[in-house]
Amino acid sequence: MSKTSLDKSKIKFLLLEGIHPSAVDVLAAAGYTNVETLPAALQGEELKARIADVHFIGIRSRTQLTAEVFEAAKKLVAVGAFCIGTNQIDLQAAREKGVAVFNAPYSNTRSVAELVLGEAILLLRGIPEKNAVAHRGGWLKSATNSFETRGKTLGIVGYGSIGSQLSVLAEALGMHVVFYDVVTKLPLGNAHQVGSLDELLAQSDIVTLHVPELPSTKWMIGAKQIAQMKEGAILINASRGTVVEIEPLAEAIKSKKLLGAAIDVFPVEPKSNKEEFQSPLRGLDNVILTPHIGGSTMEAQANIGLEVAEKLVRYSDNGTTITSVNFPEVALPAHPGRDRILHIHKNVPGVMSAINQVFSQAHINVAAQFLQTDEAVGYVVIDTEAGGAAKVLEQLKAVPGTIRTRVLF
Ligand SMILES: NC(=O)C1=CN([C@@H]2O[C@H](COP(=O)(O)OP(=O)(O)OC[C@H]3O[C@@H](n4cnc5c(N)ncnc54)[C@H](O)[C@@H]3O)[C@@H](O)[C@H]2O)C=CC1
Ligand SMILES: O=C(O)C(=O)COP(=O)(O)O
Repeated sequence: MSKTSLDKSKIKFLLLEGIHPSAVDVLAAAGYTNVETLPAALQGEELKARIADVHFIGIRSRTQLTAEVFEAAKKLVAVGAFCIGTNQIDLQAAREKGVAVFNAPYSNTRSVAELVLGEAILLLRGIPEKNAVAHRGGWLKSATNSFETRGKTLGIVGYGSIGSQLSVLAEALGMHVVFYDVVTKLPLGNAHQVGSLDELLAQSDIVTLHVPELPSTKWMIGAKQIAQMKEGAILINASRGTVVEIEPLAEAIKSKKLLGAAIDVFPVEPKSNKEEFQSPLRGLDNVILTPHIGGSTMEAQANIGLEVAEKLVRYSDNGTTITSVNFPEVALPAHPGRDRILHIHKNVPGVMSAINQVFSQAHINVAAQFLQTDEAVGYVVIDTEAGGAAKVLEQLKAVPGTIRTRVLF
């Protein structure tokens, strides 16, 4: 187990939103035992108060880490997003504060793809409606509007990790797959990339959305796009709640323009399981409503816990930022018997020369140095002769442009 200059028992972790215990196990195995876990998200003043004295915070999709929250997070070193999406985090504000953010870009991909495929099968058969009617004592034995998936066209918007995995699964059922993406993507199997969203909407029996929350995806599907879909088509959204306008969707279901929908994410989602879920889609029998559980399987959550906790441990133990979503990526191999200093600074001319001057004037040998920059921030890991780091820490803090610096070990 590696050592850090700050006693590991003093390094505080706060894990919110019921993050899987596998994360706590990874942290404990690495010597980090000061870990508090909470089952729900925090918000507002409570979040600001709780984040003020933690070094690492773990969240999922519900906790909003805004610039204001980062302002309050005086000791924060890194954020672990124990999920795929990072739209709930102001990544730029984090970077400017010297806070690295890590996520789990693949661990729940399969869970989402399976859910969507299952929903497509059920909706094509009108099962949600038949099930709801039976629960009320009715009996809807009929083949009307009931279809096989075989031969139907699945339109995937966003052919990334989830979209492309879904494509393979859907083809195994004999579906035709078309997809639309802003980037030209290598199609898997016999899938075919179309040139515009309009083209996809016009061809697809089922449209499913797998784009991130971005300005370009906001309200991507509204009344106009729904009107372009085939009569009796199906819409599935397990991406983000801001991608689909709910009112026109509800209208389209009521008018039978669309035969069904499955919606997992909403413009406004309850903050906890205790809050009431409100939506114009409630009460529409052939709409599957799920509480943002696309990635919520035991397998995915356990894997996410391991993956993100390991990234936090690597950053805390040796400064590695590989796979960070907002930070220059640096990994320097361990140098036994050396000190290690991390220096995060504004990416402006003169900082590195000032840092190196500090070492040369103090007659301290630099054993290794790894710098990476992006347009705003530079991150350098420096190994020095044993005992050297502590001697220059205050001078390094005074280098103009410094965001934060610390002796790791
Ligand atoms: N419901 C749930 O529980 C979950 C939801 N998600 C959501 O699903 C999203 C997608 O996940 P991944 O497939 O892993 O992401 P990804 O980043 O691998 O793929 C996203 C794809 O969308 C494309 N794209 C971006 N903007 C676009 C636009 N305007 N039009 C068309 N295509 C566009 C990208 O080029 C990329 O190919 C995540 O960002 C997250 O918000 C992810 C996991 C679980
Ligand atoms: O991975 C994602 O982006 C998700 O939307 C899943 O979010 P969750 O961890 O279930 O709150």
